[in-house]
Amino acid sequence: MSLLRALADRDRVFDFMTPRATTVDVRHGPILYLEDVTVSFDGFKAINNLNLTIDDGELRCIIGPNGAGKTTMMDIITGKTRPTQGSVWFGSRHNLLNMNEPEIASLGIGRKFQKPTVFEALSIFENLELAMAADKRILPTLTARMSGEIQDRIEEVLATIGLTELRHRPAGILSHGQKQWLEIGMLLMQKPRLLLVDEPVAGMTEQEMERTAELLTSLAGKQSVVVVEHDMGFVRSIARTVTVLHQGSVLAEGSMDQVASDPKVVEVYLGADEKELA
Ligand SMILES: Nc1ncnc2c1ncn2[C@@H]1O[C@H](COP(=O)(O)OP(=O)(O)OP(=O)(O)O)[C@@H](O)[C@H]1O
Repeated sequence: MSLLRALADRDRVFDFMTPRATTVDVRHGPILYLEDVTVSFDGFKAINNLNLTIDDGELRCIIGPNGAGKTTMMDIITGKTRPTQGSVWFGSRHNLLNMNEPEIASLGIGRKFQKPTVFEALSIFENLELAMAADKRILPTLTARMSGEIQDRIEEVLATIGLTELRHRPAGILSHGQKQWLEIGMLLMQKPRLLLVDEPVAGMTEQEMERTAELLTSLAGKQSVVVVEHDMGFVRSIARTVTVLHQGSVLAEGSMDQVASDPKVVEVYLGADEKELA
């Protein structure tokens, strides 16, 4: 299957398939800023006066029991769900509430959903190439010769995600964990400023989880990374700052040890899984 055919056959528009050309102004503040955000579904407040600030280059973990509002929060940032009230800013220049999903993606906000969606019949290299091909400024060059710059970028991303050796193998042969890394790599091709990652280690082996922890921590600094995750052991292994959501608001924020010993946090986790925070 040719790259262009695969692009045309895709069954949904991926976030990475939009051009990036952004200047995000973080000189005077955070890269992401949510203030007093509320989302009501038929009167039920899934998000309730949520305030959240993510600094440029930060790696933040978001935890919270089922129904706390984690997915809805991600949906607000990416423009999928519109808040009933509040403000959401990307740097000091971009009011995300005035933008639609493709516009927000084109600012450099990439979202990794839980399930990997790579092109199994294509090689790992071609998957990364395709992620770049989504950029309409670059697409014409694919029909001619790939520029050295793109090749270099692909090699750089392959090294970051640890798949250099397998680059010419079809993505279909990869393990679940390796597919997740490839998809993160596809997002990285567009040099995002903020990556939103939903439950990255669900279904992974211990070894894959360790490698994912290394990958995500290596990305922080170069870009901001927000990870929603249920696996507390994993959160503990990567977290600098943890935000605990509960009933659509921030219940606690701090180091993993701080939030795990917070009586309010212990209380909301009791009844779910007492050992989860251990
Ligand atoms: N479109 C919708 N219509 C009505 N209620 C919704 C909708 N989307 C989410 N909710 C409700 O909002 C609350 C928050 O849901 P959300 O999926 O954001 O939580 P979550 O923290 O991601 O949970 P989980 O950990 O189970 O994925 C839940 O009570 C959910 O049932």
